[in-house]
Amino acid sequence: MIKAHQINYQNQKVSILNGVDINVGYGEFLAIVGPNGAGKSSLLNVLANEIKTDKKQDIFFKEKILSTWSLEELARHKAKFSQHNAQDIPLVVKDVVMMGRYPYFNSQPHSEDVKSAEKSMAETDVTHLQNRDYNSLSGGEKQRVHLARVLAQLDNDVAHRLLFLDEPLNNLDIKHQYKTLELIKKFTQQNNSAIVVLHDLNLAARFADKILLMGNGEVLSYGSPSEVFTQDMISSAYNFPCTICKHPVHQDTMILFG
Ligand SMILES: Nc1ncnc2c1ncn2[C@@H]1O[C@H](COP(=O)(O)OP(=O)(O)OP(=O)(O)O)[C@@H](O)[C@H]1O
Repeated sequence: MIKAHQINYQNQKVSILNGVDINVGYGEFLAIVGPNGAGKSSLLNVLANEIKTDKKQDIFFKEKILSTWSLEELARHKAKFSQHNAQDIPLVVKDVVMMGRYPYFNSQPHSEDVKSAEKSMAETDVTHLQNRDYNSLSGGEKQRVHLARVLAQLDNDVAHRLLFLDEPLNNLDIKHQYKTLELIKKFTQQNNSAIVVLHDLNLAARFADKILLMGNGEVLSYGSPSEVFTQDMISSAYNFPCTICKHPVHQDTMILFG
């Protein structure tokens, strides 16, 4: 789906990404984890074509150089949920979700656009908020509205779509954290892919197929959750003690901190 070799990125002469390799296949759920300032959001922005790397480096999206895709076409193949969504949007919720359908209509939404928006609002549990002013919502409700917007954007018949999500669980209560990860998992089980920045390592272990652990702009480890989440690797990456065990119910790798 997306492949890049030796990504380097600097901002104002500060090195932010150093020699990052990445290869995400169709149907894969990749979680990017690591401490604050590790470069997770920067990597996501580079891969999503939102910031340019220093030299012209080839990032291949579906076997074609990412920078050669038309933006219009790309909007049907990939969507990004950002950590810093605009806080002040003078629209009602259903119109914010409809923004995800802008690549599909000119002045008036078609009935498919309305259906897509309704479907994604139901999936993210915001249907009951659809006529509310976006600005009046709580932090978690706003997050779910933006999730509905990106899901609506990718509601089409393109084979192999890619979702980028930067800390989608921020502000969400426990039920909505699980519901969101289940939605993303369902999306990847339909041969689409997702690259998700997560801080909760146990949720990453539960839902992701692969983990990319970053530190200081570099890849510290990459592999399945049980390969990456070792005591040495995690305690050294986070500079914090931890113990690795198995979840008593579903046997996934579990990390206890402290
Ligand atoms: N425009 C910029 N100018 C200077 N430094 C920057 C800029 N953007 C990012 N950085 C630095 O690059 C590093 C990586 O930032 P990034 O946001 O990618 O980290 P992150 O892993 O997503 O962190 P967090 O978990 O805190 O969200 C940080 O030290 C940050 O301060």
